[in-house]
Formats: sequence, C-alpha cells, structure tokens
Amino acid sequence: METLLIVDDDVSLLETLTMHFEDIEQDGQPRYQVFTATSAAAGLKAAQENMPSVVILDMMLPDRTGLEIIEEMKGLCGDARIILVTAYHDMETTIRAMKAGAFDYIHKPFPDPAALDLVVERALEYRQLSRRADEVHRDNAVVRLGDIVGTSVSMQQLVKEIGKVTGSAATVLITGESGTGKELIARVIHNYSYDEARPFIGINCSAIVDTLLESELFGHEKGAFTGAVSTKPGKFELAEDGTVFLDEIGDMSLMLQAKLLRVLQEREFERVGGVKRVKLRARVIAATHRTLSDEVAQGRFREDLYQRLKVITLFIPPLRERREDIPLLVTHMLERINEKVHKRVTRVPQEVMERLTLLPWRGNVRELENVLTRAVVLAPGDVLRGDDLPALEALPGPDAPRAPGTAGGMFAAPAVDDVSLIPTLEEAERQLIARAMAVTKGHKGRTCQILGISRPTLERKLQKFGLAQGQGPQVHPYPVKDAS
Ligand SMILES: Nc1ncnc2c1ncn2[C@@H]1O[C@H](COP(=O)(O)OP(=O)(O)OP(=O)(O)O)[C@@H](O)[C@H]1O
Repeated sequence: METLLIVDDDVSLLETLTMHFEDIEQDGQPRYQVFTATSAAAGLKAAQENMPSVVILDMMLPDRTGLEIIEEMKGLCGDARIILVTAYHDMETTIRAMKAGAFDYIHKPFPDPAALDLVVERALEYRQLSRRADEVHRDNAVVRLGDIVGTSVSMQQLVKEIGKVTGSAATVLITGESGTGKELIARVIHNYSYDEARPFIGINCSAIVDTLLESELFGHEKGAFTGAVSTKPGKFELAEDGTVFLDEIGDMSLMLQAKLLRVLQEREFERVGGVKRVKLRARVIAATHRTLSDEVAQGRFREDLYQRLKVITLFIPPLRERREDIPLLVTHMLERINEKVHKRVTRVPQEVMERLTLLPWRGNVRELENVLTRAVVLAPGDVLRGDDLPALEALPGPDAPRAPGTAGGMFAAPAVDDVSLIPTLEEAERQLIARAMAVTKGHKGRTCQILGISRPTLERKLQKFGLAQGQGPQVHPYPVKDAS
C-alpha cells in the first residue's frame, strides 16, 4: 500500500479526494492509505510522522505557501514525490516549484479523476525507478584509493593500474586533460609506494622560463649565472629518494628534454655551472595534458624521450566520458569543501545532482570542485541549490559539431574561426532538449525542471523538433557520451 498525503485548507476537497483515493484498489487491496492536513505546519508534521510516498501540496495554505515548504518537506520524508497544486494561470510559481524540487504540478480546479490518478501513479513509478537506480548505484563497485574516488569502468581499471605501479620505482607518464586528477594520482602513487618521510617534489614545467627551469630542476653552483649568490640544490636533489613530479612535461623545451633524457638514462646529473656528478635517487613521474605522440609528430617533443616515458602510461579520461563518477565525486568533495569553508551543506536534491551530471565539465574535476565550492559558500542552509550552479546552456551535445583541437561540445570555443562549426540557435535548442529527455528517460516533468521551462513549452518544442514520442529515435541513451 502506498501512503498519500494531501495538504489543502479546503476541507470538503480533502474529503472528496480522500474518498476517491481510498476507493482505488490493486489486487483486491486498497492501493492508498490517505493522510490529510489543512495547513503547512500540520502538513510538515504529517509528512514526518507518516513518511508518504507522494504528497499533493496546495500552493495557497493559511500559514505558509506550498512553495515555501517544498524543500523542508523533502527533507522530512526522504524520497517522497511532491505534486504542487497551483492556480491555472500562475505559470511563474509552477516553474519556481519545479526548480524548488517539486516532482510535478497540477492546476486547480482539479482535472478529471483519471488525469489526477495518472499524475500520482507517475510520481510513484518514478520514485520506484529512482530507488532501483540507487540500488544499482550501490551495487556498482565504488573504488577509493587515497583521495581518488570513482565508480566508472575506466576509473576501476585506472586504480588497478595504479596498484601495479606503486610497488616499483619505474618512471610513469600520466596523461589526461587539465583538471582530470593527474597530480592527485601522482601523489597517490607516491603515498602508496613509500613511507611518509620520503619527499614528493612537484614542478610545473610550463610555468617557468627555460633557463630558470633548468636551475630549478638540477640546481646551480654559486656564481653559475648572475644572481646565483650561493649553491642551490634543484628539485631532483631535493626529492632525495622520494618522487619528482614533472607536471606539463609536454611544454618543456627541446633543449631541456635532451638533458632530462640523459638524466633518466644515466641516473646522474650536474648542477648548472657545476662539474660534480649528482646521483638521481628519486622516482620520476611526469604528466601532460598534451598528446605526446602528436607533439612528436610536430617535432615539438623528442621521440626518444617519449619512448622512454611512455613505457608505463596512465590515461585519465575526461569527466564528461565518465559521468557516472559525478555523484560520487560530488559527495566526496562536499565533505572536503564543507571542512574547508566551515559549512555543512550535505543535501543535494535529485534535480541538482542531475544538473551536475549533465554539465559539460570542460575543466573536468577541478571545475566541478570550483563550482561546488561556490555553491556551498552561497548555500543559505544545508541544501545545495540549483540556482547556484552554471546554467545548462553550456551543455555539449553528443552529436554536436566539434572544433578541431577542442575538448568538444557545441559551445566549446572553436580553435579555428570556422563559423560552420557553430550550430544555429534552433539546432542547439533541439540538441539540449533531446539531451535532457535522454537523461530523464523521457520524463517530461523532470525535463521541464532541468531546462527551466513550462510543460506546454516543452510539449510545443518536442513537436516542433520531432522529438515527441513516436516521432523518431532522436533521444540518446543515458549515460551520454561525448562524441570525442
Ligand atoms: N577521481 C578523483 N577523486 C577525487 N578527487 C579528484 C579526482 N580527480 C581529481 N580530483 C580532484 O580534482 C582537483 C584537480 O585535480 P588535479 O590537480 O590532480 O588535476 P590535474 O590533471 O593535475 O590538473 P592540471 O593538468 O591542470 O595540473 C584536485 O582537487 C583533485 O583532488
């Protein structure tokens, strides 16, 4: 039996609806147990006591509006689906209700009973579906290694590979777009390879001019160049028997690449301006967001150094290709962020999580972390708000045209000035709607919620773009993969 809570100050309406729902049977048994309340306060209390599956909540209540209590109500009765009852012309409130987390809306005066039953049944069905999805999610292997979390097949594989390299001192090359977690993985390899005392010394090879980078890496003798007032050890020496992390190695000059190759071959080097040979005891882990084979082909990276580095390569896929990791990353990062900014934002409404899962994340996990940090700081209570997240305009479509050299997505900045790569506004809109429908598995209420549009607008656009049911296989399966 499903539990239904109806909150409305119209007592005769409550009686009619109670009789209606109590009369419905399933397999010879009553389908619903109905509870009622005539004010917002009584409704919240009843929600807490009876844990309803569905709440039919009137907008106009004597003490507070239905809109005001949606969030609180959801907090009290877990995954109950809330159907807000609004006045027919009040489209603005309807949209705000959907944004606030209502599952659906119905207008007063009530539709015929069959239509009302359909809305409630759909709410129940959706609740059941999302419970099943949660179970699948729970069953899915979640991997955690140090600070790394993931559940996608690619992250599971990656963690296995990390496990294999931790026992050895072999040089490792980590590749992946900016913000995918290359430094994090380097640190985890280090932490799991050595005890705490050994140093981890990182250096970003793209951030420093060539001559300075040379002395930063290898150190210099007193008087080696103007300003070298004393002998200074470089990163390779400072790392002792720990790890040197060479970030953005793809940006290193050919001159320094030659020197690095020699160091890796001979496991010895000299400080700038020095003659004494210093032993390299540290392990080298290098990382780049560039595709080194392309750099070699372009003559910007030495083939022999590439061959030496690539023996053990760990590739981290972009976040948009492993969107199933996002909910886990969100929960994991919220803990860290809360600690950092001294807040306790722990609740992420389903529609907010969906939005987070849908965003393009061209800046990968770092961008997700930045967006979450901002939303946590702005959150007035313990709930992460959709309003504090970027809009979905930036959504990439799987069939979106892609500028060469860009991470993909219809709004990715084209690397070349080719206007043919920019879709028309209408095409962009079609792709967005198809994408949102795919993610919600065709659920129109949730699609409206994500896109921030009304149901009639959605219906009109679905018709217009040929996306309505039976109009063709335009909807993409979820999880959506980028066309990269
Ligand atoms: N799988 C993951 N689990 C948990 N946190 C992650 C994961 N991947 C990345 N992060 C976090 O995302 C942020 C960015 O990661 P990191 O700095 O390692 O990326 P990067 O690839 O080295 O970036 P860049 O190329 O710009 O230097 C860090 O705060 C990191 O802890």
